[in-house]
Amino acid sequence: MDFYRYHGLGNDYLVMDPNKTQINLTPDAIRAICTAHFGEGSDGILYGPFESDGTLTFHIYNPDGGEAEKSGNGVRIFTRYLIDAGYRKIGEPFEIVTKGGVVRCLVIDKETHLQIEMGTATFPMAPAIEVDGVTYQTTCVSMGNPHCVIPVDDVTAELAKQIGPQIENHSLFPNRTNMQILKVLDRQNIQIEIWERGAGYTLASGSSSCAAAAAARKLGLVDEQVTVHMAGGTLQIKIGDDYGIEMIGPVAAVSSGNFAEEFVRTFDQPHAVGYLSK
Ligand SMILES: N[C@@H](CCC[C@H](N)C(=O)O)C(=O)O
Repeated sequence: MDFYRYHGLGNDYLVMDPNKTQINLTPDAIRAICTAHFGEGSDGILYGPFESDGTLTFHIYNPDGGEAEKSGNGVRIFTRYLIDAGYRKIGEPFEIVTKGGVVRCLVIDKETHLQIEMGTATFPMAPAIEVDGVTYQTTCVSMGNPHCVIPVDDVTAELAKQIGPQIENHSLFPNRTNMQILKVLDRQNIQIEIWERGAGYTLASGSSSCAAAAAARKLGLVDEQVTVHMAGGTLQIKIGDDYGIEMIGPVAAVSSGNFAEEFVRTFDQPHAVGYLSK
């Protein structure tokens, strides 16, 4: 098979395994594949596994053709693929090296309970940022990939879509950023809407959940265990005293398939079919 489709709470990825497909994943090819209507459509591509000297790694590609350092749903989905494809076993912990650091994975139930130690959250800055005449107080968080968390009174998809592109591309973030608008519901529950770097509005994001929970903890607004409510569903996040973050959530398998030869031929003609990031 050329691809295996999974989603984590509506954040959907295609897993492509270099041991099973020979497609050259150029940025144009990634944009073509991820573009809805013209291609398969997805929130990104997970390309791997690559294993040497006991190190297991994979690539996380955004729909705009760029590569992300880390992804929470991406790690859970890739972990599920490793189980499904027989590379790893349920109940046996293992490590994956991402460009954003090492993550530790344990599958208790491959559909409902994938447990990931996501690394330590750090807080590089907390600038006030003006968008459309409104000044937002932010807490920036690195989970290995960059996040900008913004507490607001009303968490809506409309607001995320309105300010997300401007925050993503703000001059404070030369490498661009993911953005979350955040409402603390109580000390164990937060609600977020997400604008992802290189992907746009998504229904859920694992690293965004970790970043938002870490920011809320840093602000003294939540306890150690937090349920993150998103448009696509909920994730359980544990924030240690040292801001080491653990995430527990589900993964659903959807389909697998092969790309048509005529579609693969269009990867060299990016202007032929309007490959735009959504
Ligand atoms: N959906 C992911 C995040 C994917 C990477 C992100 N767009 C980035 O560029 O950092 C998640 O679940 O964490």
